[in-house]
Amino acid sequence: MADTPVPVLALTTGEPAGIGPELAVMLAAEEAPAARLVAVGDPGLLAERAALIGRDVELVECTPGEPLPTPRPGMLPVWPVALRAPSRPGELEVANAAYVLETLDLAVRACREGQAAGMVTAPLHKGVILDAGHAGFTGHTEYLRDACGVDEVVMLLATDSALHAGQPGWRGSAALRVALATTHLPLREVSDALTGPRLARVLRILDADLRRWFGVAAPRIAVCGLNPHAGEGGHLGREELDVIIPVLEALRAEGLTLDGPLPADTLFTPRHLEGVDAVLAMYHDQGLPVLKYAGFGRAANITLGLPLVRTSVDHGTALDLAGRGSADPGSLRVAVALAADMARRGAEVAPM
Ligand SMILES: NC(=O)c1ccc[n+]([C@@H]2O[C@H](COP(=O)([O-])OP(=O)(O)OC[C@H]3O[C@@H](n4cnc5c(N)ncnc54)[C@H](O)[C@@H]3O)[C@@H](O)[C@H]2O)c1
Ligand SMILES: N[C@H](C(=O)O)[C@H](O)COP(=O)(O)O
Repeated sequence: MADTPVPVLALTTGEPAGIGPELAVMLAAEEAPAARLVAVGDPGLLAERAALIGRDVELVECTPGEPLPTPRPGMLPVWPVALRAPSRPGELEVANAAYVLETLDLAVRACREGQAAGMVTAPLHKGVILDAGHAGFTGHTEYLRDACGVDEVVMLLATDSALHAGQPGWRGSAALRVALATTHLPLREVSDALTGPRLARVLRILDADLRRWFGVAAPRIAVCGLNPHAGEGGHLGREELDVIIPVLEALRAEGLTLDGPLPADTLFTPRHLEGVDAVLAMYHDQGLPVLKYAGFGRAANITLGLPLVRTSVDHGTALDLAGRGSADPGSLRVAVALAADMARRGAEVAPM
């Protein structure tokens, strides 16, 4: 991957009342040899937040499709999108939901038209987008699925592999990777959403994209059960017997390497993670608390199954911290590095 050019990444700056704009400004001040970032957002907002947190940044407005300025420290090119209403840190404004979605649309277009090699998203606020009338909005993941016209995507969170390097007792693969079979839905709907066809699609995407984007030659995936103790032989729930086990058997026959279903409480222990390339959790709060406990601020969120590279932070809008300059940009750094890596790898293995 050494000779491939430094990829251009579109960085959507997220909910304007949150920490996204200031995190973008913080990254602009750093050396970023892995990627050339172009912020997507309102230049006035970025300038205001930079001043508020006392950071010097030179914002250069550009047009997608036109050459970017020569990189220099402290300079951040911006593909401008106009706020719909003034934004104050920590105060959500329903009118700006359309602004947030427009930044995503612009970044998707830039990726699809080859002006960016991938997109990195700062956090948006799902509630305010729903309040603005975008019924059914559940997050970037599904929005990007629909924008790209694919049927299924998979949310994967991964810790920065360097995090575990010096950790005694760590025996997992280089990074902890946790994918979700279901994402943002009420807990009472999880069981119904866990159908055999869905689980099979998710596992096929996870297997294929571990190979494609992460260079894992023969992925080994550990699959959680849904119920305590993976159902205790049917005494504590039947989803393992009726849905998960038949899907795993069918996919093993296709050549996938799958462990499980395993009790989720002990699956995330060093012995069980040894040699595992990714864990598939059945629902959001089965997998993500473990991942975030292991590496909050040192992990990123990746959407698998898209025809483009998309990574994101492992945290939300943190309205309580917005405008203070105290938010940790660590996860955004990991998300950028990972997107750059994926873009390089993708450019090598298959033109998008
Ligand atoms: N990638 C995304 O777009 C994304 C990811 C997660 C949550 N969200 C959304 O964000 C909104 C708020 O969610 P939440 O309150 O559950 O989670 P949150 O991550 O915004 O906040 C949880 C806690 O973590 C802290 N925190 C978050 N990011 C931090 C950072 N970079 N540095 C230091 N501390 C940080 C916050 O101050 C807060 O105490 C919701 O609408 C949620 O859906 C978006
Ligand atoms: N479930 C993610 C997390 O907890 O970090 C998050 O809400 C992001 O979702 P999208 O990438 O779909 O916005």
